[in-house]
Amino acid sequence: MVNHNNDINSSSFDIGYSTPMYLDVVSDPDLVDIRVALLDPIFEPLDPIFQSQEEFPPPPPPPAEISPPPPPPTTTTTQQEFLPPPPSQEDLPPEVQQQQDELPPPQQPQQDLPAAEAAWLPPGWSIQKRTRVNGASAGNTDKYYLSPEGRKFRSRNAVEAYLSEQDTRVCKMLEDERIQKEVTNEKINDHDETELRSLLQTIDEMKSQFVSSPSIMKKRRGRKSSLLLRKHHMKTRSSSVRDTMLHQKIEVKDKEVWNLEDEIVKVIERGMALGFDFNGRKKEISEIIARRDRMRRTTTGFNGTAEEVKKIVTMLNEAEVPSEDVVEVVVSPPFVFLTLVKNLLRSDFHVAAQNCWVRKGGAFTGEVSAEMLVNLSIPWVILGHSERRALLNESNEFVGDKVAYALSQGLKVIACVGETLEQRESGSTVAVVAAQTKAIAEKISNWDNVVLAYEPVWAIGTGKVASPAQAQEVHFELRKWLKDNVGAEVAASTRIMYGGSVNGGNCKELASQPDVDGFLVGGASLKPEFIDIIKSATVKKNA
Ligand SMILES: O=C(CO)COP(=O)(O)O
Repeated sequence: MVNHNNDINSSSFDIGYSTPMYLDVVSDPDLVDIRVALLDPIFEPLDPIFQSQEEFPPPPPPPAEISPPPPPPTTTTTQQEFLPPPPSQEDLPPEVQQQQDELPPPQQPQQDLPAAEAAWLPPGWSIQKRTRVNGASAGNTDKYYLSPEGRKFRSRNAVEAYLSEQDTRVCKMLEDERIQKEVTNEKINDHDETELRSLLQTIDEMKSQFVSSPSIMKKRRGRKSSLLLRKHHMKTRSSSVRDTMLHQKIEVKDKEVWNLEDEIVKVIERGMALGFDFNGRKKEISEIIARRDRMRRTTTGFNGTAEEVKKIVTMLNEAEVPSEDVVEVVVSPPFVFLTLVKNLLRSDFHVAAQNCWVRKGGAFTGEVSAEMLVNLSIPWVILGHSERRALLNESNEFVGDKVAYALSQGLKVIACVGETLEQRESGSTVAVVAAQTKAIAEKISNWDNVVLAYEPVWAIGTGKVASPAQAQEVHFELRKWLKDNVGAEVAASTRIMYGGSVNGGNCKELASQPDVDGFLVGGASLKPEFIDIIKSATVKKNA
């Protein structure tokens, strides 16, 4: 194990990334659209079968009578979305009713009843008929029901069973007992338990609001409402949920609707943390949530109040943490709160800006130069955060220039690197972080005042933390890269922090990894568990 400026860990928190401030966003009508744009896709991939019927063309009139079978050999597909609304059982001829209840065996010749056959299927499903061309049963027609995801079913009973399974899946997300059980099994710590309690309460409220989804539909001016369709779907298919839902009647006001969506996302996030599979679409959903989260973070900075900031600083000031020779704590609020935090914060903690301009200050309206930070005695700056790289198109070279200029002005730099999920999955993690580090290394000659922060983009704000082994592997590779390309001494002395869903529960194991020298903490830095994270710096010291 290398000795790198040893025993000093560096932690920081970004006040802008706060849960309390996030709740503020909910009450800010100007920001509602942003969240909606990001939230909508979450529901669609989850349940492709719940597509809005309102989007489909108006249905043609129902056929007056049963039509003859199509001439063989052919394959016909009947798209449910172009069919008339479901006729009631009483409206159908007896043969059709019988057919809906019990499908004939495949060998039996079959009549083509597009409307009646498909009417009971949810939107997006289709019926495919294949007429046999060979063998003793040539001329017979087989019927298949195709789900929107391409799954094939031979009978209505099989389709019904599948749909009811889907309903159950949706309901499970709302089942507090299940979440409670899962969490208890995980032997959660105190903080999680408090969080859980409030989550359970939220879910209860959510369940009642769910019932009022038809009114949500109207208020959304033509936008699709998956909630409504879920309810619609449950109404026709899932008896237990339907019964629970239908017995509740609660008025939902506009604002609560947005809260409701937020709460559902929270449940999804929680579910992810607990290992729910979400019908095999976990990855897809976590990407959507991460995207939404990044957006949320950029907006939350505008919503924090001085009061909230003061509360966090008070929490930090009162905390009993290891001394500065064990852990170095750096607090990084948005620019507007920098002086406030600096003035209120205990003297053994330091402050960092979340960004600064790439070179000498001048006519760059809205930017804050390194010189200004130095003038205000702000010692640290975070540069190259993935949100800035992704949302503001900061290239590796631009970040390298920023790091060089900030250092030249006497600032200490926390330089962030990290790969996206796609990059990880394509096996290019090390190449990506090496290129990001190289762009910095090319611009600087002295690493004394640089701390690297490895923040895998897929782990930031998603609740999906890199495993200790994953973090260690990349930290090791980064250190090796420094050794091979900059020098053994720099590799040994440069601290490499990990960032991405660090919390009170996972910090100790992460901190015990040989090449993890500290944390860059977002969400958890605003909660009391941040103190536990700071304390985890002693893990290596005591080992
Ligand atoms: O981006 C981060 C800190 O800058 C990490 O955020 P989280 O700890 O909320 O994942």
